[in-house]
Amino acid sequence: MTKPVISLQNVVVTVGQGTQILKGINFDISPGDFITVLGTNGAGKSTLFNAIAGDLAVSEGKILHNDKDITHHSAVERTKMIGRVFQDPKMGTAPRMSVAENLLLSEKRGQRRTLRPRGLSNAKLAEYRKITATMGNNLEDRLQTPTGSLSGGQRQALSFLMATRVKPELLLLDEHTAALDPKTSEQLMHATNEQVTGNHLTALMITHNLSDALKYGNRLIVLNAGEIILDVRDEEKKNLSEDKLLKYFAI
Ligand SMILES: Nc1ncnc2c1ncn2[C@@H]1O[C@H](COP(=O)(O)OP(=O)(O)OP(=O)(O)O)[C@@H](O)[C@H]1O
Repeated sequence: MTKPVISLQNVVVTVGQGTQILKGINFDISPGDFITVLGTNGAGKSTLFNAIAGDLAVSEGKILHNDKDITHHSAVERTKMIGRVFQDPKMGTAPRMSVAENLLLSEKRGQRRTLRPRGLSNAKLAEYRKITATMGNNLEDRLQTPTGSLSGGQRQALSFLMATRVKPELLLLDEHTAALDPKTSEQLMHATNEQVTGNHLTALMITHNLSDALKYGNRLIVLNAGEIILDVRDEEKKNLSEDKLLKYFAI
């Protein structure tokens, strides 16, 4: 069996007066896994991402990265290996900087971020035109536009490109299409799938869209009240249906 990229061993996250919001999670993420993450509101999905990313301290258990214990590594240390896209289009990009400047900045993930405008050579701009064109929403025509004046869909597409510009060892997609209209959401989902599968990325994607959760990825998990209550992959995942999945929401 391939070694996991990330391994959660009995991970407990406690808040306030001892309320457990993750209750002893055991979860191995294998290289190349594209895992869709489902669960009711408050089930602990974002908390799981926060624990992996180091944004929330783990009260019990361990998190290993390639067998190395990173439980107490800071979020900043973990940015070297983790790319993350949030639901809010405003979260991932610097609004006053242009699309091209944001992309240039994203190439320095995990390093000190100083931006030299000279870094934006014609060759770089041509490269950015090419990669933005893969998102299918005319982002390639807005390279010099301040990010703050892009549409939500263009801004999310840019956040996605920034999170994957330096290949992350783990990509965390936290409902990254949820704030978009149905057509734009579908377009970004399609582009996401192309990039994740085409570049063999290892990714976790939180979604409330059952159809997307079934359609995309090789593995699916359901969280309920801080526990993983379903974890299926490959054939078993293909045999699931929305009806079967809904039963896990009635628990
Ligand atoms: N820092 C915190 N302090 C206190 N409670 C928290 C904290 N973070 C999360 N919680 C609580 O933990 C529970 C799980 O929250 P979480 O955001 O992980 O759920 P979720 O599954 O992502 O939900 P949603 O689908 O609504 O985004 C919720 O009851 C939430 O209020």
